[in-house]
Amino acid sequence: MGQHDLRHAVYEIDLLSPAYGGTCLGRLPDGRAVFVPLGLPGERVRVRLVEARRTFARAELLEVLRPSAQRISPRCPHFGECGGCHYQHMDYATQCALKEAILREQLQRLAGIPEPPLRPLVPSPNAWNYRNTVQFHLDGQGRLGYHRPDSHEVVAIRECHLPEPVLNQVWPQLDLEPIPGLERVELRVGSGEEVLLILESRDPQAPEFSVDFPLSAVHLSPAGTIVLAGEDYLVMEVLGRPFKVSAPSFFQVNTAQAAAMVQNLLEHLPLTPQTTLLDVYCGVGLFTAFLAPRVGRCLGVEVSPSACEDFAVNLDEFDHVALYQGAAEEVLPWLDVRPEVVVVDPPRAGMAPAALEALIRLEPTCIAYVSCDPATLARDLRRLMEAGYTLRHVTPFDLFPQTYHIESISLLVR
Ligand SMILES: C[S@@+](CC[C@H](N)C(=O)[O-])C[C@H]1O[C@@H](n2cnc3c(N)ncnc32)[C@H](O)[C@@H]1O
Repeated sequence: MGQHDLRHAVYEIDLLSPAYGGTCLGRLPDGRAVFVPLGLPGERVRVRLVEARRTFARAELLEVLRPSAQRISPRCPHFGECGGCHYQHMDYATQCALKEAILREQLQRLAGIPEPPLRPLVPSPNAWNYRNTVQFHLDGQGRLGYHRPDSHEVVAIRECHLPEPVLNQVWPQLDLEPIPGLERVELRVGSGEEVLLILESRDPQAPEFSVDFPLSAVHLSPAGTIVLAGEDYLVMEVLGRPFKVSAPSFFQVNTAQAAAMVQNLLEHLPLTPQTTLLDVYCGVGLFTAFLAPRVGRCLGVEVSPSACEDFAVNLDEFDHVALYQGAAEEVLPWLDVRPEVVVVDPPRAGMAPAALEALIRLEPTCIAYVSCDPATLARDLRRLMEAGYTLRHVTPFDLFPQTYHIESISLLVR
């Protein structure tokens, strides 16, 4: 059978184990791995191939022939058609168990750790309505929606169960002028329930909008940030501490779990008044703000100018904190400080090789690696262990219920 014929072939298979990316792994009759979304381990399913390669294939789920006992009805009518959620067909305990199993498998296979020192996953206090931020795209008719799975096509939505309740009050009322350059519409809610609307476009011209709700609004374009209403930032509170977060700055989307990660770092990092601490990819200073009071000297590294400005405000009370504005791969090779403890929290792609090698040359005694992607985490852990570090433990945190995303904190010592 040629590649073209194979692409549409239909099979009945058993799903064997969960895989990273929201799929389950099965085997085709010729032994090749096939990845199927919306299934559960142990299920017998009918699938149709959508992509056939020499060593593996991808398929779509046509029918569940023998359902798992863990299968439940999804809450959202858009589930399956919208690419935002991947796990609504299983209860929350099963989602957490799957994420632990996937993280273990990734560390075994990609980092070469036979028995990964995994701690129990820290579940999200809310499995629904936990997101303080929501990002929409517009469909051809200017309606708010999300991308279809593995596609840039936009599915207009009528409901979504992930944003915090205030955001769900606001977005259905939003009436936007669908100008062609408008790429993304983001809503964020601060700890005082204040709402910030962020319109991102390629054009300097801001779109018209109306909404029957008091909110701040900004327009981000290559020409810069324009405040359309109110303020250009929000205040997010974590463990009683306020953080200024400007429209272009990153902030953890699950505020309760951000607090859980801070507490994990406070519990496990060996910090003393003599310690020099380096917080790489520090954002607006979430981790730095809680760790700084325990150390003698503290340095942050962050590339986003907006996050750096927020960091300066959020850490203003500390005289022993300094910030390097630049990419980690450019700053770390030139750093003339010897930190004993380093926290890294890179984006999904993990650490750039130049940043990772420079970190190893700094020879810190302890590294906390905060990761939102098990595959790039495993790659970077492998290198750190080759360089003489021992992986003490890895704690998964569920920051993103209903989705396949897995956050974790790994602690390494020399
Ligand atoms: C996952 S966020 C973590 C932020 C912070 N630790 C927190 O928890 O809020 C990653 C941060 O790294 C920054 N970043 C991305 N690439 C970078 C690079 N090459 N060098 C330094 N910072 C970078 C982003 O702007 C973002 O603020």
